Amino acid sequence: MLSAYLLPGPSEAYYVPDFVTPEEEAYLLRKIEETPRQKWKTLGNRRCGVRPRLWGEVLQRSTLFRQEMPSFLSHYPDILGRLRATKAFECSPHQGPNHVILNEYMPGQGIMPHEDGPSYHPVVATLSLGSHAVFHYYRYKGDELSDKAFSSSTGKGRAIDPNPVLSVLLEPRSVIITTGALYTSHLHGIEEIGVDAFRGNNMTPLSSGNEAPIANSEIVRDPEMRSILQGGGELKRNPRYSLTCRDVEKVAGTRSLMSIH
Ligand SMILES: O=C(O)CCC(=O)C(=O)O
Ligand SMILES: [Fe+2]
Repeated sequence: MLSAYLLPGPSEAYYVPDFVTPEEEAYLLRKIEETPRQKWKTLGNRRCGVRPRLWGEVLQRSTLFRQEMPSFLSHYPDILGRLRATKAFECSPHQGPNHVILNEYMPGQGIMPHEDGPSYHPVVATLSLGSHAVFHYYRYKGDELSDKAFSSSTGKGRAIDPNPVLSVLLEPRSVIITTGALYTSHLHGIEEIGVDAFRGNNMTPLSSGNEAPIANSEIVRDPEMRSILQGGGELKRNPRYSLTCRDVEKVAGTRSLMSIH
């Protein structure tokens, strides 16, 4: 099922537009708005003010906690069931995501290039709600000559090539699924800008001064976004909420598990 959504590039990434309907999106945004603010964390620099909220298996200072999945993830609109149905997590230890992180981005906020790391099975699915974003995948300098998977996650301190290997316009309600070497040996990030510009011919300018082609331009659904991609223009960002779903590989037996509420 996923193969229809495969993006061109050095490894497998899938872009699935309209993963939820506008009504489901409105419902999810309402539910997110209702989650108690004191449960949101403020993280420092790397996440640029993004305030993540976690559900599922959560590792904190070497202790594994379990936070029950809210019904908007596990029942209606059953985001986790729908993700399992894509078969993207078929080979993951629990055949589906057991960990979800909610990020909030105000216009002008982004997330610096980073790797998600080895605690997770190397498949990650992110649902975008409320706004579009331009999502870039980067490689480390020195990796230019090979697109193969690296032993990875020893990336700290290595210089990052500022020109992305793959750039994707994430429409609201879409899911992006990252697998393979894009997960294990690349980084991903969103630039800290309030407006995304397009130069026509599906090109977007980068803060590095270069420009990058939008790899999913052919399967972007929104007619207005398609015409801006093709003819040039701007897309103003709105507050964006993303649900990033992964499978934590090592889950302790229930005896050693603690619950947080
Ligand atoms: O919000 C996004 O789209 C990406 C989030 C992300 O990369 C992360 O939380 O690790
Ligand atoms: Fe990430």
